[in-house]
Amino acid sequence: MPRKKPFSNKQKKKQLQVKRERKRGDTGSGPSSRNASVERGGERQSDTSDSETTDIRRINQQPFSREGRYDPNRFRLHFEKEGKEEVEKRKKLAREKVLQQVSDKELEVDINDIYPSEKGLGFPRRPSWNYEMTRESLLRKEEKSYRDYLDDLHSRNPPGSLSHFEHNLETWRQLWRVLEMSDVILLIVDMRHPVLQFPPDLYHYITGELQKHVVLVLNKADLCPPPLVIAWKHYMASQFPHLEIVCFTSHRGQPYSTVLQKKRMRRKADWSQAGGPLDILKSCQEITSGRVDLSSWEQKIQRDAVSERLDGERTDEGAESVLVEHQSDSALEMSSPSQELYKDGVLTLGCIGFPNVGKSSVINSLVGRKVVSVSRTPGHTKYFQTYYLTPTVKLCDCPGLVFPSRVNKQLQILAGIYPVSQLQEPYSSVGYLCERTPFLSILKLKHPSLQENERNQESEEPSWTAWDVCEAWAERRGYKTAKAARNDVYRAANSLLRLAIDGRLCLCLRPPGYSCLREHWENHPDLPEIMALQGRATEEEGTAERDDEEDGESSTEPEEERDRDADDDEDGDDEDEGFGHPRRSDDKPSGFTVNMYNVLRENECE
Ligand SMILES: Nc1nc2c(ncn2[C@@H]2O[C@H](COP(=O)(O)OP(=O)(O)OP(=O)(O)O)[C@@H](O)[C@H]2O)c(=O)[nH]1
Repeated sequence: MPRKKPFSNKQKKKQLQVKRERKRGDTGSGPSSRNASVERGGERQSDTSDSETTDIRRINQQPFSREGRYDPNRFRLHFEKEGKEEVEKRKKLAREKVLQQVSDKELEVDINDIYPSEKGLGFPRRPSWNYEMTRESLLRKEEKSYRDYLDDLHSRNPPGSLSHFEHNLETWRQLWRVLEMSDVILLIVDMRHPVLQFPPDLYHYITGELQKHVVLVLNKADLCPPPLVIAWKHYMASQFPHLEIVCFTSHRGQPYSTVLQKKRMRRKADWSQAGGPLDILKSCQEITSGRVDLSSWEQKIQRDAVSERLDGERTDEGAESVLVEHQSDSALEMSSPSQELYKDGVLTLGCIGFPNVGKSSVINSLVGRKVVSVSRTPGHTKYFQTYYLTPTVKLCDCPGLVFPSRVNKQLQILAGIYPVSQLQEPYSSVGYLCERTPFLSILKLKHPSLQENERNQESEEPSWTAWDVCEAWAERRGYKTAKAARNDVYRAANSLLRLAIDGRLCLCLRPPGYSCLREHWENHPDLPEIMALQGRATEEEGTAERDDEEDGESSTEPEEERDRDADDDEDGDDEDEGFGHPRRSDDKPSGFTVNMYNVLRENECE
């Protein structure tokens, strides 16, 4: 009998996809059948870009579309394709460059370095239009205006100096529409690095030209040490005085639990546990100052709090239904930019932000249950939709948008804008991460140059490259290539990046001057408030955490092999098993995790 060939999950997935396409009558020759490119262990598989625009890489390709039906690929991410040479150069560097821990100062980031004002790092605006124009002429005008915008951007920024940014005009159109129809904008950013995802031009456009208010939602506050949360809040307020700023977490008091993860216990994601909805309401009350009746929202929050106390946990079954409005294309194209504020006595809140910052999670948290699909794959939200939170409050979810900036691409990837499984070269981002986190003490890796069972007797630790880290992680996790059963470094690199994006190997950037003022932030009077928001109750526990951190100890779990390997959605069972940050039933949401910012505990990698 012939030997059975190893068959990876990925291959299996692909096979099923082809089968499904065949069933639907898709011959595989149309544009929709292209699959996103994947590079594994140096060999490059098929690339997906359309032939007419070879310099653009289309990401998150969906398996099919049919004539006359909704095209799921219309809003996928479009990023500029990197040259093969550039990719190879970075890969070589990842093999050769010895990793050096950067100084604390280098973790500090000034927003003016990310979005320098003189570089024209704006975003495409919708050109003016009127009702005399035909639909076609409007679309043509928008395309022309978009091309002019790109030309201007490239003329001011030399090749290679810009970050990845969205090249899909369809997605920018969605932003235009959401900005037009919203009364107040919830601009959502990831608390770990808010300045990467806060384009000043957008802020000035909304507060200046549109004369609307922006509530900056510093989301994922659970992933950031409390003093840093306060420092970022103050920094953003000092830079952008017209902002209302709210700290938020959809994962309040839900630390990772290794034991649970290993047992793969299932638990429903609990959207009613969020920290921050009341603060968003207060900001909106301040902004609307009585022009909209928000009492129904206030009552909803009170009702939710009561049922939360009574039931401990609310179930979806008893929850109120939420009216969802799907927007048609014509509504997108011919809407008036100057829509009346608080139309029909309804406050419309537009949730915008980069991919993966947690827009959909914020919406679910405000509603108190899942109404929007959540995924760790960036670009998951494709088409904007509106939801009535109460009869006078409407929420609008927008696809994630990557604005052009001067941020380093490796850092950008760690901030979660790129689907990890579709990266051309993940190693340099791993290097960037390792130079900024105590990865050795966290991951407890053994250098690949040391033989099996060999301990490093010399006092000096061998030097590490990014490639070594990936090899050692592959060895530790048992990632092997299907053909030659060698360490699968590509998979290991992906796994490390996912740990970072999910906040388990957590990289938090800091505002300028943070190191000098550290003591000030660590003794700030707002600390208890932030800790309560994060779901961390006692100060003693907080202190314990800081002490542990200094010891280089760490907590969290290695990724569970099967459900960590794909950029899969969290809407299915997986969310509850892994990335939904499960808690034990006896695990009250009050406790501080032991040093959650550092990640893996020694015994958890065994
Ligand atoms: N730790 C933590 N993770 C969060 C929080 N909010 C969202 N996430 C995670 O972040 C990832 C992205 O969440 P989404 O709500 O899908 O983000 P999005 O901005 O709608 O993403 P796109 O659809 O790509 O635009 C998911 O893995 C969430 O579980 C939070 O408050 N804390």
